Parts: sequence; C-alpha cells; structure tokens
Amino acid sequence: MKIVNFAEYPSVISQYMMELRNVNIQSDMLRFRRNLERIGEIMAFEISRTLRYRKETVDTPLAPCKCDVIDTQVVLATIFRAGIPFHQGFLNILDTAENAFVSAYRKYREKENFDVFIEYLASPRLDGKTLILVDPMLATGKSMELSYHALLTKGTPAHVHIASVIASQDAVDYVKEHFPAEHTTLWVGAIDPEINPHSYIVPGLGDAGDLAYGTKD
Ligand SMILES: O=c1cc[nH]c(=O)[nH]1
Repeated sequence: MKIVNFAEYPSVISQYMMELRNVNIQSDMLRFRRNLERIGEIMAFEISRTLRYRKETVDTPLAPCKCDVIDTQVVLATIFRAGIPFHQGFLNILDTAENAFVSAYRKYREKENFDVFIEYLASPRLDGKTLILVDPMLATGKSMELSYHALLTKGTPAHVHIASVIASQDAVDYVKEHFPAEHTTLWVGAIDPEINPHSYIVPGLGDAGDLAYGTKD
C-alpha cells in the first residue's frame, strides 16, 4: 500500500494542521471547517495527478486545441459527520465526482468499549471506478474498514484512495492489513503516535465533529 504523508514535506497544509490542532484557534468553528475543506482541496489536487486523462479537442475562439480531460469516474465517500467539510473540499476540486455517504456510530458496551455500526448508506455503483474514502480522523481504522465493506455491496472499485487529516500509527497499520495493498493509497496530513483509551488520537486535535458542528448531547 502506498502512503503519502504530507507532514514529511512541510507546505501550507502544515499551517492549516497547526490551526486545526491549536486549542486557541480551533474553537473558531468557521475556520475549523474551512481548514478541513482547504486540506481536502489540496489533497484532491494531489490525487487528481494520479487519475487517467484522455485528449479531447475543443474549439477556442481562435483554433481547435487538444486538451486533457479526466477519464476516470471518481466516487467520493464520506463518513458522517466530521467528514462533511473535508468532503466538500474534495468536491470543490473534483466537481464531476459522484458521491456516497455512510454513517458509522459508536455503540458503547461500557465506558471505554464500543462497537461501530453502519446505519446508513447512500452510494452509486462502484464497479471499476476510483473510490476516495475521506475521513478527517483515522483513529483505529475500524470505521473506515466497516464503511468500505458496506460500500463494496455497491460494486468493486478499481482503486481506493483513503484520505485523512490525522491518522494514528495503529490505524495506518490496521489499514495496511485490511485493504487491498495493490489497489489502495493512503493520504494523510500527519501520523500521530498514539490513541487513548477512548480511541481519540494523541496529540490529535480533539473531537473533529464537535469542533466543526458543536457538541452533541
Ligand atoms: O481523535 C479523534 C478520533 C476520532 N474522531 C475524532 O474526532 N477525533
């Protein structure tokens, strides 16, 4: 499995990541959502460089011109709810992408033990397409794997890109084991060393859904 870790090459993404993590900045929800969206836009651009293109001749006002156009059908899939701004960033760039939505929720058995359930799935057919699974926080990799298996009921994609803003090292190892190595690329803004007993990434940034949309009951 190919892994692209943007933290290895400092760029403007590093600045957005600092703002997402910083307790004094992340409480500005508008900025928090926009930073997730901006990282989505940049990752979408990088992923666009891996897509297939065909030549098409278009007429400019002066002459015919051969242009490259995307020749890969992309499906963007997002896990509710923190994924929404990140997804929008991808869609701002890949505007011909189809879209899929999955809801995964944690059902607690006791304080620190929970199962993840998929409750909702809306997806187009996936056969032969490029699936981009976006989830800003890849803590254990289990929700991502469950979502992927739910999506496979809609067909088998030719290639899978997993895009996250922060992944834990455990999640990276888990994804390596549970996704087809030949056909999967993992794109991450950073890989953090730990997850805590509540499955939050450490140092991470906290609860991305709450920071983007407010706390839940
Ligand atoms: O650290 C984490 C892990 C999962 N989801 C979050 O929002 N934050």
